[in-house]
Amino acid sequence: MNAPVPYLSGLRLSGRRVVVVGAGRVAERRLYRLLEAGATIEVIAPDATAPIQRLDAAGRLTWTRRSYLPDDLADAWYVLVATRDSACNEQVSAEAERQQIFCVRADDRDEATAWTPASAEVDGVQVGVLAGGDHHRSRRIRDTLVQLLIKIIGSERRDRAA
Ligand SMILES: C[C@@]1(CC(=O)O)c2cc3[nH]c(cc4nc(cc5[nH]c(cc(n2)[C@H]1CCC(=O)O)[C@@](C)(CC(=O)O)[C@@H]5CCC(=O)O)C(CC(=O)O)=C4CCC(=O)O)c(CCC(=O)O)c3CC(=O)O
Ligand SMILES: NC(=O)C1=CN([C@@H]2O[C@H](COP(=O)(O)OP(=O)(O)OC[C@H]3O[C@@H](n4cnc5c(N)ncnc54)[C@H](O)[C@@H]3O)[C@@H](O)[C@H]2O)C=CC1
Repeated sequence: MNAPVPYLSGLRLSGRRVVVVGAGRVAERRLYRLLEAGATIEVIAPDATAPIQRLDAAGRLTWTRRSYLPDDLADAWYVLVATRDSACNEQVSAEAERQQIFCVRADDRDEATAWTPASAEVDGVQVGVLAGGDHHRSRRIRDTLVQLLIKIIGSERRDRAA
């Protein structure tokens, strides 16, 4: 049998608690989509990028300024861990597994229970691309799909106007 593939889903996270451990470049990139989804986000990290600090100051998320502690995942629906401390990444993903919460682990695709697709939105239509962990390929294909979507949506509009 072929290796299992991830099950693509559209998580509706509005008002639901999402815990992000780590507040560096990778966490920041992923936060914007979580904010668009309306998630209630707690970011846990001793240091955060300036944009994450601004989101905290603006009340768009809560930044807890310390290292991860074992109780931090309580009541979360979704977890994302992206620190450079592999012991911490391991601890978070093990705890998420115990609590049956899907967890993106940025440093080890095989240990992750969820993967982040390369995604985009054009006029209310979303695309998400996974390429078996080959993020260069998923990004490239996403960019091509966006160009195609712009054309499709343009022709839908022309059809409606005709
Ligand atoms: C499995 C997955 C799980 C997950 O993390 O969700 C995963 C895993 C890993 N990525 C690594 C590295 C990098 N990934 C990127 C970029 C992206 N990575 C994304 C998704 C995914 N990455 C999931 C697979 C999805 C799929 O099937 O395609 C994208 C699509 C979405 C997003 O991140 O938003 C986004 C591009 C889209 C965009 O640009 O929009 C960059 C470039 C950069 O950061 O600038 C680098 C830097 C190095 C380089 O360039 O190669 C490492 C090694 C880490 C280490 O060395 O420790 C691992 C760990 C491993 O593979 O085991
Ligand atoms: N999956 C992906 O797409 C990618 C994954 N990576 C990997 O993701 C990880 C993070 O990379 P960057 O964001 O570039 O790192 P970074 O150094 O910019 O940020 C790391 C963050 O983790 C926090 N941190 C460190 N120890 C912590 C702890 N014990 N508890 C809570 N927070 C803690 C730091 O305060 C900081 O906010 C690395 O392992 C890197 O190799 C890197 C690029 C892309």
